[in-house]
Amino acid sequence: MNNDTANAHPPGSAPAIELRGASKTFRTPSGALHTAVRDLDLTVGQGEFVAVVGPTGCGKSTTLTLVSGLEEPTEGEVLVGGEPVEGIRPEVGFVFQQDALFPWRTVLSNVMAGPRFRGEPKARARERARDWLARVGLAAFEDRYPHQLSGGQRKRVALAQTFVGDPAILLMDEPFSALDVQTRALMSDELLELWGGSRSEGGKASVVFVTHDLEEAIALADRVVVMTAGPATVKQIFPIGLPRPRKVESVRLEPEFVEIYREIWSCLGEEVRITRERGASHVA
Ligand SMILES: Nc1ncnc2c1ncn2[C@@H]1O[C@H](COP(=O)(O)OP(=O)(O)OP(=O)(O)O)[C@@H](O)[C@H]1O
Repeated sequence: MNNDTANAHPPGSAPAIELRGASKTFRTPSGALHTAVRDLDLTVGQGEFVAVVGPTGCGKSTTLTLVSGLEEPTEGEVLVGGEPVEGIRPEVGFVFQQDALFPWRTVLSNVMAGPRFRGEPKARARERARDWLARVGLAAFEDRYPHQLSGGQRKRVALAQTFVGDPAILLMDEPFSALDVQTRALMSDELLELWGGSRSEGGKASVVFVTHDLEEAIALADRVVVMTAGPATVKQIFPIGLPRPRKVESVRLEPEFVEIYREIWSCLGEEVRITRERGASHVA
């Protein structure tokens, strides 16, 4: 692709994220080449919530690292807001399976750390951190240390820590997979609520959410992207027409949910089978 296509959008109207023919090949410790992502095309609109599912090891996390700027594509282009990604950008927030809380800092200090690092005055950073802690229901926990929190509470701190940075783009890699089923459902609902009012000037962050849980993907997303067995490329994209606001526990009982689940599962199941036959040790 050339630069003419990259600049095809009028100012301010570019999609939040575009991957165009993106491939990523790693050199493994033995010196062999391993292609994790191949010829991947994906566009995420402004304020859109996209969930990505695919067999284990197919290249979902690698796709996120390309968007984050942590890795460069070997071929193709990755654009954020219409501009090629060159390194980590301040408007991109991350939430991973493992949270990144500083164990020696209190909850409040953890949430303030990002804004302080970006040069925000202490009083303002504290005020905004407190606001986000209140939104995640942890106002009474600001003096606690991370080891004094439950898994769900730690995850809430991680969400506050991310949203306080006012991310235009939110990359989430199996953020709730270590939680029990009930906490997970609760966190999904909270995420949808936070996402709804996530930007300081109004509007919503654009989200790419990687998960092994198809129910979670459908309950959360505007579109579910099914990846092929590795190397990852987009196999099929399913729009999710379920009305918002959604509550994950009730939305999954809707007939429309069950129908789309079946459809996506059969698409995904084929890729999982291919991965299994190749000898993967566990599957999505
Ligand atoms: N830095 C690296 N060097 C070499 N190979 C890598 C590197 N990072 C990832 N890979 C390989 O690329 C492939 C895709 O990995 P990736 O983590 O993107 O998959 P995934 O779909 O997120 O997996 P899972 O669902 O199990 O989390 C895997 O085979 C992995 O071993």
